[in-house]
Amino acid sequence: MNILVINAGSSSLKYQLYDMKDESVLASGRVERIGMDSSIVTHEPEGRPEVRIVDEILEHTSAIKRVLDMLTHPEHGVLSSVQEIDAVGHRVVHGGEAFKESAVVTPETKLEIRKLFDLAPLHNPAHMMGITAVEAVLPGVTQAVVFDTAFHQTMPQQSYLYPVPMVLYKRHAIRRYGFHGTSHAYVSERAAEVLGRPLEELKLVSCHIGNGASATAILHGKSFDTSMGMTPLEGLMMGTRSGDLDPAIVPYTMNKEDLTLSEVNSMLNKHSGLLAISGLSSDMREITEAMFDGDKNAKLAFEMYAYRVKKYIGAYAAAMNGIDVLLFTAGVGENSVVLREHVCDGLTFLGIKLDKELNAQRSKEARVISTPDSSVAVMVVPTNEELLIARDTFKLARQRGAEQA
Ligand SMILES: Nc1ncnc2c1ncn2[C@@H]1O[C@H](COP(=O)(O)OP(=O)(O)O)[C@@H](O)[C@H]1O
Ligand SMILES: CC(=O)OP(=O)(O)O
Ligand SMILES: [Mg+2]
Repeated sequence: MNILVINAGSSSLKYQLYDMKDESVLASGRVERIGMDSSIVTHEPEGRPEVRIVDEILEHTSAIKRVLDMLTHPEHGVLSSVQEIDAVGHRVVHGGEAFKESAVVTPETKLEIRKLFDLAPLHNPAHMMGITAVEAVLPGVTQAVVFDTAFHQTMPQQSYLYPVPMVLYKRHAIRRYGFHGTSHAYVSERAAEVLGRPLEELKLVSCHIGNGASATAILHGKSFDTSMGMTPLEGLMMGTRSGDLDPAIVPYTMNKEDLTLSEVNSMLNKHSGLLAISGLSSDMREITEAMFDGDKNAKLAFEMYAYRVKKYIGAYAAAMNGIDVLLFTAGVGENSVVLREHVCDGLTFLGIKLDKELNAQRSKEARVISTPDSSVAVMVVPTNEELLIARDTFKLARQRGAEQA
């Protein structure tokens, strides 16, 4: 069975095509700058050179059409026809309380995802565009949705409730949901595998640090607490998102700067974080380069970012009465040697001792980067949200096939 996995963002769409016989990737790629003057399609058929095309792609349906053209292209393709795609799996960031696990796309599923647009404004509308684009281009194909929030549905009430009037939870489901769950689930399982220890016996702190960033306390294999909240804005400092701040800043700023609700929302989601403090970029690579070139604001942005990760590690170690494994994953977590060094510096009181040489080694494999006498295993575990999405989609498509047979 061939499964196409799609992670649709507002201006980009990433894809991976899996052959579930052996979970091999047949092709992967991305369409970037959708709706802008020159969109870029990058397509990589496994084992063959990458193909890059610059073209005008105005919306998601055209982007999906482009992906299917690439997958069936006489020269760069890996399929002889789109009929060979058996099911499509989508990443959906917000599943609210409606979705505790992955689901097949139906009119009801779509309605629920739509209801959550306000709660994940950078993500859910884009995912829905991906789903409807696939419906238009591959009518009748089984589609599944895999939610970032699902893994965190095990959190106890003390973790997920906010200390505000209960009526807000009852009426509007205002609570912590948490995100990047597919990633936190994947990397915690991989870490236990690599360590050769049962996940159920471990206390892990997983730091998914990419464009969005979140830390999760994983106790006995289940999410116990996580830094993102009702929306993906809370918690760690991010590329363009503020993370934690005093909620009083919101009405105060609206008043002083004469901002509307949507303006203050946009300020916190799109114009804060690394970008705001550095005044330079939301991209950690550029921040790090500028810092090494002596840029003071970039240095401050970097230090604030690392410091906030460190604080969450301490908080979650306290929450679980200990920590056995500290995990780094996603774009920054997997690649930034200097960020990991900064975060781990000064955590010896928790038993965290980083091996600087192991930390500096470049590898795509899950690995331990702490010293042999560190009581906490510090690890880098490359995430693979797409593989988990493919597995869930495969399971749901098979169930659906069996029901229809
Ligand atoms: N070598 C590196 N050093 C520092 N940061 C890096 C490196 N490689 C990638 N990144 C950062 O990773 C972030 C993107 O992470 P990623 O997990 O790919 O994000 P997303 O999936 O949310 O788009 C960017 O800030 C990018 O600068
Ligand atoms: C939930 C979230 O922040 O996702 P991303 O890191 O892909 O922006
Ligand atoms: Mg991501």
